[in-house]
Amino acid sequence: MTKHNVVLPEAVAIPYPPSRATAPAAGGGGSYAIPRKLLTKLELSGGINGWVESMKASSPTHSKAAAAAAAYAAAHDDNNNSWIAKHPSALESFDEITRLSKGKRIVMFLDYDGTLSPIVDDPDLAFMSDAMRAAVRNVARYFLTTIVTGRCLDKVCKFVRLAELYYAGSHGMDIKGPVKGTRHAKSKTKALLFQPASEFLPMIDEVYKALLEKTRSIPGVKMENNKFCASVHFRCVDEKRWSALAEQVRSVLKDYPMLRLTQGRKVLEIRPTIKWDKGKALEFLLESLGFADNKEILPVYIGDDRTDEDAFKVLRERGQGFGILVSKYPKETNASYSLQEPSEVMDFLHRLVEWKRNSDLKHHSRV
Ligand SMILES: O=P(O)(O)OC[C@H]1O[C@H](O[C@H]2O[C@H](CO)[C@@H](O)[C@H](O)[C@H]2O)[C@H](O)[C@@H](O)[C@@H]1O
Repeated sequence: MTKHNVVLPEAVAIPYPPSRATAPAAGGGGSYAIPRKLLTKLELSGGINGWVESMKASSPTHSKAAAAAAAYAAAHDDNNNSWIAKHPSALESFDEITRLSKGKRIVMFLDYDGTLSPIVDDPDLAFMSDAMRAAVRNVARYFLTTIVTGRCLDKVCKFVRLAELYYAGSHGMDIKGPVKGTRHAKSKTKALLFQPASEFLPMIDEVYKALLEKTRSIPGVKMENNKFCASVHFRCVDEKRWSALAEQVRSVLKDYPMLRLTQGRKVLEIRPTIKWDKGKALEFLLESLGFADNKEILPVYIGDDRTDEDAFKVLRERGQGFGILVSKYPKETNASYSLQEPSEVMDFLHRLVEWKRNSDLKHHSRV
């Protein structure tokens, strides 16, 4: 078994202090009940310093992160019961996984960045390899498959280029089903489309433009408009300027109490305060597909980031299916299994298809 190095998780949530009290009109589409309760409003301790500490702590190469990771390892890794024993490799545990799947229908959920494509400096160049695309296409032939991502739908669809999949973009706030005429597309019922934060669209657009303007002077900053979420990338910003960046972001956000700030892998993400995340999107999809109370379904979610933890947690709490964390390093997670990097994800998808083909063949030869 591979020995994992230890660093702190790259993504942590940053609470944002609100300053305005008006809520936009409740909205959203579809018949699904939208949780409208606002998230707990917490003060960010330490002001800008707190933000910067958090940005540092989420960077694996940073000494702060290394120290925190060492402390995490000391607290959680007691030799006999190490992290890898608690979250074993999904490849090495493949037989156990197929045993769990016996008599059940697997439903796949796949994150994009860091799971299907490697992390790169420029978010616009995070392409998926043709080999990975073929692996996902094959998986989708046997199992209903959804891509769940922080990216906006347009962008992720351009990267993935598989019309037969379900997609949940903008951290699950923009959901759509397969294109008509493709496998899994529902011919008789209405196409699946769901946007629980649609009323926030003008606000996110406004904030995106304001942030673009404010952060222009900081070299290396990359802004990304993810439709229901604005992302401020600082992967290529000199650490000396992180504090200036945090200050600029905060100066814009102080006027938007209905938006909250979270942090992903070297990215600050501004999104609506509605209680909606990748976990809610997963539940919504299971319900929309008619699987809500179906114990014969085995949802499998593969992801690498803090935002994927919401989905891992939902599966753990439902006691149905399981999460697979993509990480080279131990980190606190609700996932049951682990894979180290996208190439291992691809191997896992291949094995799943091979196993399904063989078991279908065996079944047909018996009939
Ligand atoms: O939910 P995901 O599919 O994992 O998307 C999360 C964010 O991923 C992207 O940013 C991350 O990947 C970039 C490309 O490798 C990298 O440059 C960046 O530092 C990472 O944070 C994407 O650009 C964001 O919009 C997504 O929210």
